[in-house]
Amino acid sequence: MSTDKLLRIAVPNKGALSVAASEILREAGYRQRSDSKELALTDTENGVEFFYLRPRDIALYVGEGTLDVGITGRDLLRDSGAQADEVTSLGFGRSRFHFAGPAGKYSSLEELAGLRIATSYTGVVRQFLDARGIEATVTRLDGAVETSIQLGVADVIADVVETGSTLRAAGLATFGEVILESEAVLINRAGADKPAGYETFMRRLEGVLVARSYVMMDYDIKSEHVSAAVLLTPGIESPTVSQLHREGWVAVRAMVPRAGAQRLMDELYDLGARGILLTDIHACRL
Ligand SMILES: Nc1ncnc2c1ncn2[C@@H]1O[C@H](COP(=O)(O)OP(=O)(O)OP(=O)(O)O)[C@@H](O)[C@H]1O
Ligand SMILES: O=P(O)(O)OC[C@H]1O[C@H](OP(=O)(O)OP(=O)(O)O)[C@H](O)[C@@H]1O
Ligand SMILES: [Mg+2]
Repeated sequence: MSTDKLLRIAVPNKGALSVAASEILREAGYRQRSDSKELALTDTENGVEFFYLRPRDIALYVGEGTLDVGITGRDLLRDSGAQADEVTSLGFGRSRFHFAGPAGKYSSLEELAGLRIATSYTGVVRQFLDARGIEATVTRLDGAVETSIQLGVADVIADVVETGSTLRAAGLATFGEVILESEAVLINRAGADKPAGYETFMRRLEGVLVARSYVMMDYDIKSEHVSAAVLLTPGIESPTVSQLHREGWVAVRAMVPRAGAQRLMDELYDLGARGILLTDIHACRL
């Protein structure tokens, strides 16, 4: 691969997204740092350079065009106001952004008017309040926002919730609808031309996403039932149907979504399919 211009990629250096981000890149065939103190890593062979940055700063670097692409959270991208776009979601680091207060005290978002709200996501919160014309005081805290109510700094908080255990431990509960559904996303600069190496990088990442969400299914079935069976397993392009040595039987091979694959096996069995096998896909280019 040409090495004159490396694709510059921002990766979370710590926090909830960092391990999974490095994992997806490693699965896509890229070298990743072995020491969490490393700040950058050049993978010349694959034409890319990784910069390990705070997830909150990644949208800024990408929005300014200092780096070509980055992995961050949708909530952090939204919060930053940076001129960066979401290219694709990556299926990990899922969370919901919620308002929360002392359990049982608040029930609707109309009650926010006049309250003191503590959050690390002032951008997201102000956008939400402005859109609804709600006036409230927003205080920015760096983290451990849940403690601010007990300490008398805020009446309510707005924060990331995954399992809800941090909220529960602080005696808090969410109220009102979800403000934002977040997950890890790949971002690039809004309106930017595709830099060298971008298409290959995207194909590799998409290859991993597909390999994670699909499995390969093989089965044998009597020829007379194959038309009904392939309706259940249409594959991506079209399933492979090959002749079996046994007269009147064929073998079918098709990619199927991992979710629901067991149910599909039951349905194929009921149609008369036998020798139904599921195998993981390690990598692919569609
Ligand atoms: N418990 C969680 N589960 C899933 N995603 C999370 C969780 N906590 C944070 N995130 C997501 O991870 C991203 C970065 O948050 P993270 O907490 O890692 O950063 P940070 O708060 O700046 O760093 P740190 O907590 O290490 O100080 C955000 O997109 C957020 O939605
Ligand atoms: O619903 P849960 O599964 O409990 O996860 C949500 C918690 O995780 C994050 O905290 P983090 O560990 O990043 O600490 P921070 O508040 O200091 O950022 C987030 O800010 C919540 O506090
Ligand atoms: Mg955090």
